[in-house]
Amino acid sequence: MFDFYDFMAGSRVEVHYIQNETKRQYLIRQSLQLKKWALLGGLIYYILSTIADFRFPPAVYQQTIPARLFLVLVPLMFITWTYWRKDKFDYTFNLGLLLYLGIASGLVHGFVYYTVIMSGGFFPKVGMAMLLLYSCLLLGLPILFGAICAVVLIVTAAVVYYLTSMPVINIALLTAFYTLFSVCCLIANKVCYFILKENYQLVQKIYHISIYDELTQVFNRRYFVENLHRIYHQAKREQSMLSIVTIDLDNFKLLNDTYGHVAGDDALVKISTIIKKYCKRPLDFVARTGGDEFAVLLYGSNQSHIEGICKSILSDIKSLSIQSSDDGKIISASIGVASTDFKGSVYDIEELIHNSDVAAYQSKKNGKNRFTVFNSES
Ligand SMILES: Nc1nc2c(ncn2[C@@H]2O[C@H](COP(=O)(O)OP(=O)(O)OP(=O)(O)O)[C@@H](O)[C@H]2O)c(=O)[nH]1
Repeated sequence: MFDFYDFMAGSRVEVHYIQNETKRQYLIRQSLQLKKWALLGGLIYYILSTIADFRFPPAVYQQTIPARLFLVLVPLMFITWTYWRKDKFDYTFNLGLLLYLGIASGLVHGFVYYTVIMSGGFFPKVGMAMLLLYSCLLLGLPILFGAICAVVLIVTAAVVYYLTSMPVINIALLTAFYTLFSVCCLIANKVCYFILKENYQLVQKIYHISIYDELTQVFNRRYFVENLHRIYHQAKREQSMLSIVTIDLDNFKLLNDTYGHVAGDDALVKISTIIKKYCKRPLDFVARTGGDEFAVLLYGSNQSHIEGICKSILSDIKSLSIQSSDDGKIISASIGVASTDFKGSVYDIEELIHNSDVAAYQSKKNGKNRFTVFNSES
C-alpha cells in the first residue's frame, strides 16, 4: 500500500493560485510587468520633454506648463505609481485613466505645438518624447482602446497642423507616418497578447497534467494530499465531519498477469468511473493514490451515508464482473474508512490517512470485498 508519510513529509505542496485564476486575471497579471515598464519609460520621457519646454520664451511655457503638469504629468505619475504598487491596483479604474492619458497627452501636445508655433518659436513636428510616450501608452492599453487613442491622437495632430497653416502635403505625410507608427505599436501590443495567451494555455495544460492521473482522469495523489490539507483546515474551522475512504483493489496483480496491462488499465478506468459517481458534493473528490488504490475524501457526510457509499462501490465493482483469472476470480475491493469530527475523535491529517489505510488492510485480512470503519479500540 502507498505510504503517505514519506510523501507528505517532503512535499507540503502549496495550492497553486493558477487553479482559481481566470484567463482574464492571468493576462492582467502577466501584462502588468510589461505595462509598468512601458509607463515608467513614458513618465521619464514626459518629464524630460516638460523640462525642455523651458527653451521656449517665458510667455509660452507659462501657458503650456500648467496643462502639461496637471492634465498629463500628475495623472501619469499616479498611474505609474499604481502599476508599480500592485496592492493599489484597480484594473477598471486604471484602464479608464490610461485611455484618458493617451487622449490628454495628444491634445496637450497639440496645444503646446500650436502655442509655440503661433508665438513664432520652433517645435519639432515629430517630437521624440511624444513618440515614446505614445508608444508606451499604446502598449499599455488593450488593443481596442489603443486603436481609439491612436485615432484621436492622429486627428488632433492633423487639425493642429492645419490650424498652424502647415502645407497639406506635409500634413498628409505626417499623418501617414503617425498611422504607420500606431499600426506598429498596435501590432506589438497584439503580439504580446498572443504570447501571453499561449503561455496561459501552456500553464493550464501543465497544471492539468500535474494534478490529474493520466489514465483514469481522476486527481493524482499529489493533488489529493495538497487538497486534503486545505479541506482539513476548513472542516476543522467548521467542525464538520471529514472522512477518507481508501479503496484498494483485490486480485489486481492477477488480472495484469493473466490478461495483460491493457486489460488492467481498462479495469482501472471503469472502476474510477464508478467511484466518481459517489463523489457528488462540492468538496468531495476522488484520487488515484497508487497503482490499484483510490482515495475518496468525503466532507460533512455522516456514518450511515459513508457506509451506504462503501456498500454501493463494492456492489458496483462486483457487478462489473471483471475476471482476474481463468478460474473465475473477479476483481473486488477492500475498503477502509477513517473519519474525524473535530469534537469527539480528533485526528490530524497523517493519522487520518494512516487510519484509513489500517482499516483497508483489515478488510484485506478479513477476506477482501468488504469495508471496515476504523475504530481506535479494535
Ligand atoms: N494495468 C495497470 N497495472 C498497474 C498500474 N499501476 C500499478 N499496476 C499494477 O497493480 C498491481 C498491484 O499489485 P498489488 O498491490 O499486489 O495488488 P493485488 O494483486 O490486488 O493484491 P491484493 O491487494 O493483495 O489483492 C501490480 O501488479 C502493479 O504492476 C497501472 O497503471 N496499470
